[in-house]
Formats: sequence, structure tokens, C-alpha cells
Amino acid sequence: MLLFGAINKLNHVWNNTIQWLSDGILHSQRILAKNQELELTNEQLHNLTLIEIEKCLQSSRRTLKEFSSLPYPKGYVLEQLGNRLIYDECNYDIPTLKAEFAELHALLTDEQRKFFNQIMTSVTKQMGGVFFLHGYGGTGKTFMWRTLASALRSKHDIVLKVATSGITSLLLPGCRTTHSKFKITVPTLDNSTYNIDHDSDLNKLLRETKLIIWDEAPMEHRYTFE
Ligand SMILES: Nc1ncnc2c1ncn2[C@@H]1O[C@H](COP(=O)(O)OP(=O)(O)OP(=O)(O)O)[C@@H](O)[C@H]1O
Repeated sequence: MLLFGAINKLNHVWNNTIQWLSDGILHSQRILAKNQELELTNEQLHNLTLIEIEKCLQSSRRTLKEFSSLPYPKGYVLEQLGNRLIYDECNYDIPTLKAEFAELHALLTDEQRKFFNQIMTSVTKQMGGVFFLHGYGGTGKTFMWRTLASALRSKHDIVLKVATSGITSLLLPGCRTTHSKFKITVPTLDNSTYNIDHDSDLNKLLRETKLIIWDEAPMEHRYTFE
């Protein structure tokens, strides 16, 4: 409504809807902080709600600063909010994921189950490793990734899903292209490095990540892996 200028008395609407607008903020902050006992004051809740609105506006290159009758989130809350990338990757509906995992896991074929167990063992024991899963179209690769992702995400673990092409990225929920996610330089040369700052949110996200699922990996130039 803000984007389309559909509200006249912004302040009035804000004051009368804040309790609904802020619904769920505490829940998502508890997930982000990995602390189910976390409590927030009303002021913090209001600020976090404003940050959510600001985030929506910024995705359309707009900002709350354009709306003088609405408060603007305070800086200290912005700092407290933490890493937005990690927040976004943790902000999943856990009961839905658990149900999805139970459904998919029960359907795995013996071959899929073997791969699933192998990859899950490597992740849970933090052994590291690279697994290359290939097969003809329709043999269940995407099905496997969905099972792995729901297994880990339902335990609050971070799984990044990336794909080489934009088309493929649309097939996997929450998926991004590798170039967008990892800031891979274009063109990618033999001496290129990922454009990720040491102290950046993305760096912290990658260090927290348990599994990266890279769809259509053979379509990528070998320099992007190296
Ligand atoms: N174990 C399974 N039980 C039931 N259905 C399955 C199973 N494995 C795969 N499928 C189904 O088979 C269809 C094809 O699987 P999927 O899309 O995962 O294949 P794919 O290998 O990723 O194909 P492509 O390479 O074309 O992307 C999907 O509808 C998927 O839900």
C-alpha cells in the first residue's frame, strides 16, 4: 500500500495496525538468536516491524524516509538485528519442513537413501566433502535435494541452494544463481576470487552454512569452483 500511495492517514493506520504488523517478529527473532527465551520490549518490536517494512520498500528502491508521518527505525535496533542473510536462511516454517521431510524421506528409493545417508553423515559429523550426483532427467536429483534441504533446515541448519542458470534456480525453493549468491566475478578467470569481504554478512553466512546444493554444476566453468 505504501508503494502505491494507497494510504492517506499513514500515522493513524500505523498506530492501529502495529499489533498485527508485528505479529511473528518475536518468533523470527528467537529463531535468529537461537534463543527461545528471548523477550523484546514493545519499542524493539515496533522498530523491528519498521525494519521489515523498510526491507520491503528497499527491494523496490524506496524507503520509509519518504514517509515523514511514519517513524524510521532507530540505528541501535538495526545493529541488533544481526545478519540479515543468516536471518533469511533460518526463517523457515519448521513444522512444514518437518512434514515435508517425513513425506519425502519415506519415498526415497534405496539408491537415493544411500546417497542421502552418505551426505547427511558427512554434514552432521562435519567431515566436509564434495558430492557429485548425476543422472538422466527425471531420475530424482531435485527430489534428493529437497529431502536433504528439508532434513537440515527443519533442524535450523543452514542450507544454501544455488544453480548455474536463472531458469534452474526457479525450480528449487529459495534458490539463487551462483553468480548472485557468491558474487562471482564476470568474466571468471583463472586468477579470479569470489568478491566476498572477510567481515561481510555473506562471509558469516557461508561459515554458518552446513550444506551447499549447487544444481547444474557441470554447466559452470571450472574456474568458478577453483
Ligand atoms: N523416490 C521418489 N518417490 C516418488 N517420486 C519421486 C521419487 N524420486 C523422484 N520422484 C519424482 O519424479 C519426478 C522427477 O524427479 P526430479 O524432478 O527430482 O528429477 P531430476 O533428476 O531432478 O530431473 P531433471 O534432471 O530433469 O531436473 C518428480 O515428480 C519427483 O517428485
